[in-house]
Amino acid sequence: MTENFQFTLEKTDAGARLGKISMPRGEIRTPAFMPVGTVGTVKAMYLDQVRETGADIILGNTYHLMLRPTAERVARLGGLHKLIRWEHPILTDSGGFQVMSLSGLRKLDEQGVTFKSHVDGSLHHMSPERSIEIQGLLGSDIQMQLDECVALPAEPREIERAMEMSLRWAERCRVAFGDQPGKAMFGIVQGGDIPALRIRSAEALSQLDLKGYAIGGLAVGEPQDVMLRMLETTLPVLPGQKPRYLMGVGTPDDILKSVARGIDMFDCVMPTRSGRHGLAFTRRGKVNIRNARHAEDMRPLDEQSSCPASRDYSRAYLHHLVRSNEALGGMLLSWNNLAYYQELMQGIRKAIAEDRFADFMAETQEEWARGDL
Ligand SMILES: CNc1nc2cc3c(=O)[nH]c(N)nc3c(CCO)c2[nH]1
Repeated sequence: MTENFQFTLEKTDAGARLGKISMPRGEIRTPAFMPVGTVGTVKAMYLDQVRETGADIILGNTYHLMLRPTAERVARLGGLHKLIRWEHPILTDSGGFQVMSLSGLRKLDEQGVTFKSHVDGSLHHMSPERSIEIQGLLGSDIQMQLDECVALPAEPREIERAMEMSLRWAERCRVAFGDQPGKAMFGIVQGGDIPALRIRSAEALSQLDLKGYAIGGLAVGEPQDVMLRMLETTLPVLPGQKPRYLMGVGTPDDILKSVARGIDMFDCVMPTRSGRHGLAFTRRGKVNIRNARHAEDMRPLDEQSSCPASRDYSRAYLHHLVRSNEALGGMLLSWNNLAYYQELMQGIRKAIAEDRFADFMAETQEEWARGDL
């Protein structure tokens, strides 16, 4: 156990990195996938199961928790870890992205964002300082700066305005966060799909000597090759000894290609949200369990998996549950999908350790392409 936040870069294999973040609440093996636990729950999962799939850290959301049950109430109840019974690290997003995508945004200016709650229509204001205060009240281990993420495509001057303001907000968040040894505040690189703005953002954030750096403003509708090119532009400018977190990414293919370019941390609702809609991720690619071809298939999704949802339940039963809109269908597919994502991350980490990440990537993509037998 360390009382500090410590990132160790253990090994690289071409562009891929093997590392470990040590924090008071535990260690995070990187490259890491963080299941999204937006309102204090990874939807349709028990957190014991989430842990069992191999997750070292989960993500929470300032925006949702400030609206309900409110950060002050979570603090009165002993903090988020105690409330949800997850004693391992939690990373919280700062709320900016969720305000843009979920709330009735009323105003965005230098001071912060003013918005109407999507829960009850009440009016709220969030400044960089208030976002850090909320994340502190929640007891978050890794806190994100408040930023402005611009959806793509967007006008260059819009992208520049949002990037520059996010830099000023990063400075304000750093001051508000102060010095909390066992915790970390990450900056978020913005700059849209414009290389020069990405470089400017990454260089300026690097000057702040933060404990980690997120790549934001991506996975917002741009093609994969644009996302990957922004990584190739941005990552060389960031300090090599600090963790890099690609926000909101992604599919298994996105993850492989982003690891190859030097990303250490990922979060995405894909495995859980698509699981609730009947989509299964497996080592042989995606399986839409709603499809009639599964109706009498008594095979499990993956007989070699260590996850009960993948190994013990027939496709026929999963098909029936999903077609019947039964809660157990979404629960079992979410469990299968998170287990598959963690199995992929484990395979990535092992391949980097053994200097065979390029082969692992090619073999994995080939098996997906072969399709579900
Ligand atoms: C699904 N795609 C996605 N792109 C993102 C981009 C951002 C971003 O630029 N800033 C912040 N604070 N959060 C982001 C999040 C939520 C976390 O998953 C994103 N999620």
